Amino acid sequence: MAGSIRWSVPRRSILFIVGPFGSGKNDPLRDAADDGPASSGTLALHLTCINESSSQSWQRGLIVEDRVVPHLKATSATTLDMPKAILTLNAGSSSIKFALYQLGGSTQRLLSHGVIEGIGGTPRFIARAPDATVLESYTWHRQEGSSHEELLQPLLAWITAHLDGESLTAVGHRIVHGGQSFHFPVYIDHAVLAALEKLIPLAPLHQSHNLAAVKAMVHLRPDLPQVACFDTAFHHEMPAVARRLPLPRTYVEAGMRRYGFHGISYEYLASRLRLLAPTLAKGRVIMAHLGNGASLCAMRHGRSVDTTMSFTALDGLMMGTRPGSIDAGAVLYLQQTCGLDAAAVERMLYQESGLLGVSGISNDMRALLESQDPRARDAIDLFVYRIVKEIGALTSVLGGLDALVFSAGIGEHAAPIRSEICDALAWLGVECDEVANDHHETLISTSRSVVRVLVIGTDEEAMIAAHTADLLREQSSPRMNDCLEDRRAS
Ligand SMILES: Nc1ncnc2c1ncn2[C@@H]1O[C@H](COP(=O)(O)OP(=O)(O)O)[C@@H](O)[C@H]1O
Ligand SMILES: CC(=O)OP(=O)(O)O
Ligand SMILES: [Mg+2]
Repeated sequence: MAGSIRWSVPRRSILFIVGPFGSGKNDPLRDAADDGPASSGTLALHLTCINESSSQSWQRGLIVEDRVVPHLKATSATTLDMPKAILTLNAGSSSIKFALYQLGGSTQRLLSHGVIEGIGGTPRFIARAPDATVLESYTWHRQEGSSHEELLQPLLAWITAHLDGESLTAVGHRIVHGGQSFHFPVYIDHAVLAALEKLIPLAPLHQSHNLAAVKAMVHLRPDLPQVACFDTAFHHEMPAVARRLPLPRTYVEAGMRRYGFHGISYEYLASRLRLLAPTLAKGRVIMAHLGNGASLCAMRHGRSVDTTMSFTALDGLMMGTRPGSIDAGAVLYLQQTCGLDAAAVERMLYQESGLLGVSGISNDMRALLESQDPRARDAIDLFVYRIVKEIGALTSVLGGLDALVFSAGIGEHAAPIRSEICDALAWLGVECDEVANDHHETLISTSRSVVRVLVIGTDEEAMIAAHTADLLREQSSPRMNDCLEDRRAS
């Protein structure tokens, strides 16, 4: 056999290796024994070399069995005591973020994290240690259209090779839309997957990719329980008036309501604020998750009382490629007068608007901040304006403001954007400490500021791992192969 071959045998399944005499059927077993013993998982195996015509190769099989089985039995015994690890996946349209955690008694310890970006173009893989040192990075050859499954396979191989004695025990996913039914993390089985697939039109930029990662993992590791954690869940208990859309009742009753997103991030930020400033955390707080997708969440006692995203992740703030709130009449005009069909409108609203559309340059705030092009300035001005306007609205909802928290890519790293937002909120008593802001300190407001302004790094992966671990501890996982078997049956 030439070149490098990656293969995996799903638990409780039988792999037949067939091929002519001398083709190397025994080599993988010898390799497993000599060079590449399993670094995780339980490998228990009964070797039977079936070859009726050649006693020579039968004997060769026995030799392999003699050598391999004792080795594997030793591995098998030790894996029972192996520490367990959880993989988290946050699969977006062009990237898959992952993190690996060791599961402790009541906590999780980060082992490594990273991202595959550029999916659909030239995918790049980077894995880092907890201190952000690069462990591995490589770029695939241009593979237009590489699927999540094709890219998850090498990711899984890397993870398996880098598990330091831990055995992978579950996968936790960020699922953007949980719809009306899912308010808590759940194990994913066939019924859950089918229900989540129905929500794809409500989050076309995210849901299908989230679920592609689930399906890829079902295929690659049907033995692993998979857990769905929902972006919408944190907002589930918003007051009814904040949830309602002013549409005819029949549509509202059919599930058309404001859901809100970035909830995994907000839940994490609320927990961090409770640790950093417990009294403030009970007060009137606006969290600003400013990433490629962007939203605000108004919180009281650490709970969501309103948020800028709505039925879909198109509402609210201007974003990297999405316009945020837009007159519904403009959408009708695009279709009825400009002649765009639904797919073209969807593409425009999800992928061609926002910072990218206004600037005509980029959806990356870094590029816009560096650019001298006046269109970049237009985009930044509008981005800031819409945030300030929505903060005003949510401050009214809260009846005042005690703290403003910046987070996500732009919120954590773009000091000039934070500064401009704070300046525009001077009427609320916000005063930014420019030095602290430039240094990205946690508290960036002056001691005179009526509103405390903080920068808190979000960590959706930590939240997903915590929920996955909680579920593993609280409920035994469903039969691992349910999802796959249901699919085969259907
Ligand atoms: N140093 C930086 N300065 C300004 N903006 C930054 C910086 N680093 C990241 N960003 C912005 O953060 C955005 C991505 O944020 P992120 O939270 O990672 O988004 P997502 O998770 O939605 O992909 C990028 O598009 C970029 O505009
Ligand atoms: C919901 C959403 O917009 O997510 P993201 O910021 O990851 O695009
Ligand atoms: Mg994000």
